[in-house]
Amino acid sequence: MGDLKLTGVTKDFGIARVIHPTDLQIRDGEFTVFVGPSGCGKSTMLRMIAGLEDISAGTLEIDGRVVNDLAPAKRGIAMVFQSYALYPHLNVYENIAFPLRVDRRSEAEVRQKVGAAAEVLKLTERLQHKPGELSGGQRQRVAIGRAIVREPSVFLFDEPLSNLDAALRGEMRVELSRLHGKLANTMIYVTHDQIEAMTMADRIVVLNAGRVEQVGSPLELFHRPANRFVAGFIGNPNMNFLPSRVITTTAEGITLQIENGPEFTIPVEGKPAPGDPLTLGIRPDDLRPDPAGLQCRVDVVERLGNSSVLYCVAEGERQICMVTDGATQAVPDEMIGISFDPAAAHVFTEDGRALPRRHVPVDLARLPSTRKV
Ligand SMILES: Nc1ncnc2c1ncn2[C@@H]1O[C@H](COP(=O)(O)OP(=O)(O)OP(=O)(O)O)[C@@H](O)[C@H]1O
Repeated sequence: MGDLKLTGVTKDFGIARVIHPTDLQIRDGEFTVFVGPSGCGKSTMLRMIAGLEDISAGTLEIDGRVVNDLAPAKRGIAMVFQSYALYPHLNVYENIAFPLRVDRRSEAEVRQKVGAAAEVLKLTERLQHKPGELSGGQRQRVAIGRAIVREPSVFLFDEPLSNLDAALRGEMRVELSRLHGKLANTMIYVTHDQIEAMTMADRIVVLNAGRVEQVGSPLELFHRPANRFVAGFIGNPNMNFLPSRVITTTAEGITLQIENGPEFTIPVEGKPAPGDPLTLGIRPDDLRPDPAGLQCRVDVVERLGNSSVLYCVAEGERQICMVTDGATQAVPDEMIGISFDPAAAHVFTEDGRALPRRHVPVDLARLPSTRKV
């Protein structure tokens, strides 16, 4: 089992509060990703769960038992760090076997468990090598192997892929998802990389300045961000935010005018008064060329092959990013008009709260779990 429950969990370093009281439940077998910008408190949360950091207030329960004062080794948790922390003088076999040796397990058990972990991690051919003879990805797999043989009920990963190059990170993401499918353990994974969060998580916890901004599945966060912070953090390239003012509220939604731009009726719930400031949020992929739309100047064109990213500037020096087809003829300094389907837009109040959208392009409730188990 690996159910976790945080109730009012808080962390103070001296007079600095780095985690505000947090309630969070993580279900057995779930792959949960803590994501957020540098310094938001992700590692501190993970370290409190691991027992490497005291909890200043609140309770942490694992499988119904309060573990605030339980030593890390007694929590049934294994942690994998960014810096693999391998022993350079030991070969792969002995590095993976290390926790079992400390536990004085029999030679037969060590052989069986190390063999099984090596098989899952495709390290069987490398067991006699020293860490110095391995690639970064292989070293990270050895560190994961050392966690697997302890058969923890919860795995904790602290930015395990950040030392790897982009191609290897992509491969390891797939391997970690596969590993989770096989082991079906609770996994908690910390990253500042929203692509890792989107691709691996069953549920994402978005943290900002020591507070949870939103908890949800990757697509929930993408299609129904609760606020401007989550909307801006999840999705790549980042969502565009355009200052706007309310014209009127109708049965179809809210009609607003983009600053120095056209009017749109956006199908969202809410009753703001005419003249109220709102922010319109639109993802770069949801923009399209339209001569009658918002006029802007193309600043930079990035050609990615099957798509191109246009960085544009609208009146008032407002930056707007649009993803368009790979064969676009657009060139810097050209003037273009851009528009969008109002159903694709998001609207945020002045304090950053998202107004509920009436249309979401996918039925989130009917979406199958990405997990195999
Ligand atoms: N031992 C400590 N003493 C004092 N402040 C600390 C300590 N450890 C962390 N902090 C502070 O707590 C805040 C959260 O740090 P934490 O390492 O959890 O952030 P993070 O989200 O993991 O960031 P990163 O992605 O950069 O690793 C930061 O402001 C950090 O400076």
